[in-house]
Amino acid sequence: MPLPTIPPFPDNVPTHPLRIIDYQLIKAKDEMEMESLWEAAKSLGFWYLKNHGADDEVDTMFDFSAEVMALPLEEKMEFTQGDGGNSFGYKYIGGNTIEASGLRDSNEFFNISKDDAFSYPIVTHRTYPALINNNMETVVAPFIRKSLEVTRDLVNVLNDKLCLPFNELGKRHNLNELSGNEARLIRIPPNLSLDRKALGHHTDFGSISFLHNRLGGLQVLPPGSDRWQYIRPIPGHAICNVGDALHILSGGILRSNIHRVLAPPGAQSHYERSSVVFFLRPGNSVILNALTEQSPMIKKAMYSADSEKFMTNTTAEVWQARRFKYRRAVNQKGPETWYNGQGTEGRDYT
Ligand SMILES: O=C(O)CCC(=O)C(=O)O
Ligand SMILES: [Fe+2]
Repeated sequence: MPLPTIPPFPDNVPTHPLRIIDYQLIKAKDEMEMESLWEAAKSLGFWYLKNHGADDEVDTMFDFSAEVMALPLEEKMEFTQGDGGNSFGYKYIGGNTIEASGLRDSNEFFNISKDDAFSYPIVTHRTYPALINNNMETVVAPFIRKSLEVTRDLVNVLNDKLCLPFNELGKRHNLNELSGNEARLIRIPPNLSLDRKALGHHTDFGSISFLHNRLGGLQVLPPGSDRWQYIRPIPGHAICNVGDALHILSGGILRSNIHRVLAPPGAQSHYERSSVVFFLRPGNSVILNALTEQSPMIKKAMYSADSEKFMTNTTAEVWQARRFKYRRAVNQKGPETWYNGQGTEGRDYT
């Protein structure tokens, strides 16, 4: 389907530049490119990824997302995530809180588990609407397969840069183990007020996020700054970022940076905003502790770190369930519920 003509991202809003990493060079083990990825992952924890080879799968997912979101609300509501900390399924608008005050989000999303996509028609975690089932093998699984290839290659580079033994991070992302790996389709309705936080500030739960944006709205709060800055969408460039799991496993060397999504800026605000993401997350049983015994570099980083923060003694599964559960609006009893759902942000923001 041809892309709708959308107004350009405005030039008069604060943006944050990102390094551009060329995936083909990463695959070719180009030293300079691997070094650039390493720098990006340590400094802001966000970078653009070009030549990722997933354009066709991503375009198909955008078309598919429009169809999924157009399903009647009653049908989507039959497949909600529930309130117990499960990630897979539908989140309705206002389903989550975005601040300690209890303010609600303004986006809807559908999370589709990699395990369910790959085992289809066998149900591993949960069921989905017929429209998703009918596209599981032709649309969802191919996108997830490509995304896994890309994100796992990035993880392997970071593994070596962290002086970890061969495949130490790779084995924590074993595809034969059940995990929180998922594709997410997000929709933000048009004409939200421009300062409206559609998706509240957060760090991602897992290892690497592989995000595809067409409209603006994503913002990062750069380290040491109190000024939110937009990430400008660039056609064909994915936005990748490090999540909590890699931040913890690396003893804080890799950065899981806080980000949020506002209504698209400028004339783009009149358009519905869709995004497509794949979240690479560790296997469910992986303990989120810094890998101090496996890497002298991580051990050294821990001397100066608040080491308790990097020894959670919690599995990836429990970490993720906690974060989801305490963001659910129906579970909010007060500001403490919000704080119980915090990740590795370190400080609070509004
Ligand atoms: O839609 C976006 O641009 C970002 C979404 C995001 O941060 C998330 O789903 O974790
Ligand atoms: Fe995110």
